[in-house]
Amino acid sequence: MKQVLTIAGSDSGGGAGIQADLKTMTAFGVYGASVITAVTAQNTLGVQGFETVSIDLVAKQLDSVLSDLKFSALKTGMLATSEIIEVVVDKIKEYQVDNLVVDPVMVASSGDILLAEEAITTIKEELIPIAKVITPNLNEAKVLTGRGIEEEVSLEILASELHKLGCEYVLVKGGHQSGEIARDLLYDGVDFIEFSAERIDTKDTHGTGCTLSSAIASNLALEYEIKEAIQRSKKYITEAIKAGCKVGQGNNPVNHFADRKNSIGDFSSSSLKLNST
Ligand SMILES: Nc1ncnc2c1ncn2[C@@H]1O[C@H](COP(=O)(O)OP(=O)(O)O)[C@@H](O)[C@H]1O
Ligand SMILES: Cc1ncc(COP(=O)(O)OP(=O)(O)O)c(N)n1
Repeated sequence: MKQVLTIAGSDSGGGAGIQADLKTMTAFGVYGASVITAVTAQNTLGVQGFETVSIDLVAKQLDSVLSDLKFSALKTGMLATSEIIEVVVDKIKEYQVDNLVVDPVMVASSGDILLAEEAITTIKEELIPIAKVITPNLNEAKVLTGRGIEEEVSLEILASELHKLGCEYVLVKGGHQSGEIARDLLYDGVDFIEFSAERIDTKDTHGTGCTLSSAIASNLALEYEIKEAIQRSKKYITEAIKAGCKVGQGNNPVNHFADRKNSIGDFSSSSLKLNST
């Protein structure tokens, strides 16, 4: 079974972060392991608080899983501080894991800040250069290229500027743009490739970024080349948004198991052969 690692924050509400990542990996049939960088108190209404995990314990988690399991891909999400980013980068280099997908999580869609401001430079200088693909949303792409959030700039310009930071591919997500199409743009340093799907009219998009990046990591682990991995992930996130999970009172999470009518399967007693003595 292909193994994929997520290095990210925990979302107590179950819709984003580690919880979304592991559900996504399970949906794609890969084995998901996790290194937790921060614990958020979060629900569909927002982030009520968070604490970071100590550097020592982040390093220990990384050593535990990287020395034992064999990862075909990994993704990073909420890394919270420069110190955590540095230890993550060191361990990825030490254990030489390929297929790193970087989701440069900065702010939750509720507006709550999940990354210290000084850590933006560490992401740019240390994490992005070792990434196969980075998946910033529009605002993250603007921040990483030194722009203001209000500035009008095309996905093409953002992608080509970000590519200069040293990653292999940039996927700028257009989920926060307006219009009938949810358009994401991939850049490999030469060509732009569009991934477009119908925009679903809903506010229930909690966890979309985490889910997309985990889907890409899972599909890279399954040995799909990058364009096919993104195409499959885009289809998955579109269906997951469409199906939604009406569980809370705010912006609800996507449904990671949209393709399954009954995700529990048939465990009724009539389907089991029991030997009794
Ligand atoms: N309402 C929507 N309908 C269809 N696709 C969407 C919608 N909102 C976001 N997406 C898609 O979900 C993925 C995650 O994008 P985005 O929401 O921009 O990321 P983030 O969660 O990091 O802010 C992208 O593929 C984007 O195009
Ligand atoms: C613990 C944690 N990590 C990441 C996020 C951000 O999730 P994302 O999928 O980028 O988008 P929203 O859920 O904010 O729409 C988070 N909220 N919590």
